[in-house]
Amino acid sequence: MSNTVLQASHINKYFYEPEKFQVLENVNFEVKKGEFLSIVGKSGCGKSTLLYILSTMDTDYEGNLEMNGSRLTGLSQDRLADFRNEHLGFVFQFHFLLAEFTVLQNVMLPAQKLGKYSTKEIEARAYEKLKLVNMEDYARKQSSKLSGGQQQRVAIARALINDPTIIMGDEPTGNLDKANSNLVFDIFRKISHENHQTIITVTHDPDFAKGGDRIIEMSDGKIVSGGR
Ligand SMILES: Nc1ncnc2c1ncn2[C@@H]1O[C@H](COP(=O)(O)OP(=O)(O)OP(=O)(O)O)[C@@H](O)[C@H]1O
Repeated sequence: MSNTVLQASHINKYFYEPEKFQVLENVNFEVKKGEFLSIVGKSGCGKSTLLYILSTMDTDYEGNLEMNGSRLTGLSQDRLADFRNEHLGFVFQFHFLLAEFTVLQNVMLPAQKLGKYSTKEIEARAYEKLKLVNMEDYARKQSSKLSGGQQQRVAIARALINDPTIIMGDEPTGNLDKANSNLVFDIFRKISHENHQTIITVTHDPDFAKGGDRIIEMSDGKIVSGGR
């Protein structure tokens, strides 16, 4: 049985401004359950564009995207939003925490949106995730009062609250110093190895990429190494 969780086949993507150009060319991509994968390549080669398609946020492409053998391409925006809430967690370079909310409230939000658990359950889950990123002592603090590295760890706890199948990161260590980057790396490593959650990150951080299971290198809209 295949343990591929996400597969993209023959992806082509065009931008039309200022003139038509092909940003992704026949990209074939697959990632396995529990795999920690990094996408690297020079600035402008199409990494974020590919991640955006893999995350189902961009539906304007040619090709086919499947999760566990079910087609995602062609689903309605509502179905895709449900899919993202249930199966995907996102960690960005900038954490996008709500500044006026406490750490706990921020982490609870995606689970409240999903509407699958009671508030009590959600709070227990939030504490569990905060513990995983070593931030449980800060639960009642206002998130704007934390350091950048602490905020990023809270953002990871928030991304994990619904136990997503895949965590997608766009430069998750881009704004952090070495010590905090290492902390974030260790959390990702633990999640992939112990919980068998899949990690897909776009990164410019060579140490982060090298520490994972596989590196996909892109150049000019194509995968040039690490694809299977
Ligand atoms: N909305 C858009 N409209 C037109 N062109 C775009 C748009 N978004 C990105 N591009 C162009 O597509 C190409 C790929 O961009 P993308 O952001 O995917 O690159 P990247 O590899 O992630 O770069 P970086 O490492 O700098 O983040 C670039 O030439 C960029 O200028």
